[in-house]
Amino acid sequence: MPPRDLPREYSDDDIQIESDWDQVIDDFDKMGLKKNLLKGVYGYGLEKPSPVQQRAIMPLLNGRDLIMQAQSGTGKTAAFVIGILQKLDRSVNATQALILAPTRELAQQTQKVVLEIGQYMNIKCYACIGGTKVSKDVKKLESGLRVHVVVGTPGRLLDLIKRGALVMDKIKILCLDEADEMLSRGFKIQIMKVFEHLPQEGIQVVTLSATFPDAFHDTTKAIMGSNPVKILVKRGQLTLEGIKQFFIIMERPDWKLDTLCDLYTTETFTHPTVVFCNSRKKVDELVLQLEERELAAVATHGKKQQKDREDHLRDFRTGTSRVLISTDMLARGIDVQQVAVVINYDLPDSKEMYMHRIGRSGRFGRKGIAINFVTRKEISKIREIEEYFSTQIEEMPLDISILLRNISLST
Ligand SMILES: Nc1ncnc2c1ncn2[C@@H]1O[C@H](COP(=O)(O)OP(=O)(O)OP(=O)(O)O)[C@@H](O)[C@H]1O
Repeated sequence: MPPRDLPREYSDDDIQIESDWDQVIDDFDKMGLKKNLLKGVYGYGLEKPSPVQQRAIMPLLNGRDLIMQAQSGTGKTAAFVIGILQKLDRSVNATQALILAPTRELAQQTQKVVLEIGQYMNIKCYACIGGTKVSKDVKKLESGLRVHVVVGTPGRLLDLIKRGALVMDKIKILCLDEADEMLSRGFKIQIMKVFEHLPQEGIQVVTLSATFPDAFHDTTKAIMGSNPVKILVKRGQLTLEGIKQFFIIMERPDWKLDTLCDLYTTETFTHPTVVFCNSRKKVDELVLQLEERELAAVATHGKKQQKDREDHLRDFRTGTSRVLISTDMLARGIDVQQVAVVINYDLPDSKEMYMHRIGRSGRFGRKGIAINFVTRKEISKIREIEEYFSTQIEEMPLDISILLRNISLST
């Protein structure tokens, strides 16, 4: 979604990142971008590059492989999209860039960013995702005019490659969004297969995420040149200042529902809120339980019909629905600028996932609140997360309305 109502400018003090690329360019005008691309950048509402953009765009333009880490919502997507758009050769009627994302929702969102920033460049970008008719993708990709940028989820992309519909021989840049997830057990084999179909020489590889667990760096060796530029953030610097984190202790797990219902009556729920559960079943149950109490919410997860998934996310983005209940499917990358509250109805399975979930709020310097529902037994997990990210998660005060007034979520 194009940035509107920008909260404030990021400074390097807000966002601490370390880079082995010395150049820092804090003005889009000074990056040597094509005129129509620059027009698209400004038209999209980006006035000044964020710290990660100041460091990542130039190595991309210089053809370097890049490992790009920065806190959630700090502009990594726009960084790689600008890099890709600058490198496209419009006279070549072929797919030149491939972007892989772990979920359909993220792939569709990224396609929109490419199309919006590239709106004056007359380029084509297409999203190939599961849950839609493969014949439509085949037709689109085989129609005389090839798409310059393809964004997709791994399974559908592999299918299209195998059918010969997605022609890979002119691809020069490959981007793995949420790369730690893409190179983890679930996706790794598929990603490696996609790699096998790429041209053997001259491919520029970009990997990005807010989190790179230690194991990630070994895995990248198989897919990146020997000397990628690295933009990294220390674990202790990953938490965004603007997101206040709390936990509420439940004496019994079945009190979670009542607690959530109580929150509905507070000022918290006048702000767009995402509630994360650990299973699809839980998501479905919770939305029904809320319905029974006449509390409105929409729910989404990977087993819902594609149309429902799209409709519910759209309703949430447009503000038609204020509360969205989801599994981790929406924990990574999804950008809804207005989201101010994230509730972990269940604590996530991994510490990295915690960081991604809470990062759905506090986008690009906005304020946010993360509230964790925990049983007494789970308090130790909260302490582990605190220690791991050198962050603070406080017990939620009883009178949260006073607290919320003090935090003032509006930017
Ligand atoms: N230079 C900029 N100026 C103003 N807003 C920006 C700028 N760059 C990006 N944004 C906006 O900030 C929001 C977050 O950006 P983006 O989605 O690229 O973050 P991200 O780092 O990829 O996040 P995540 O880690 O969650 O994937 C978006 O709404 C985007 O439009």
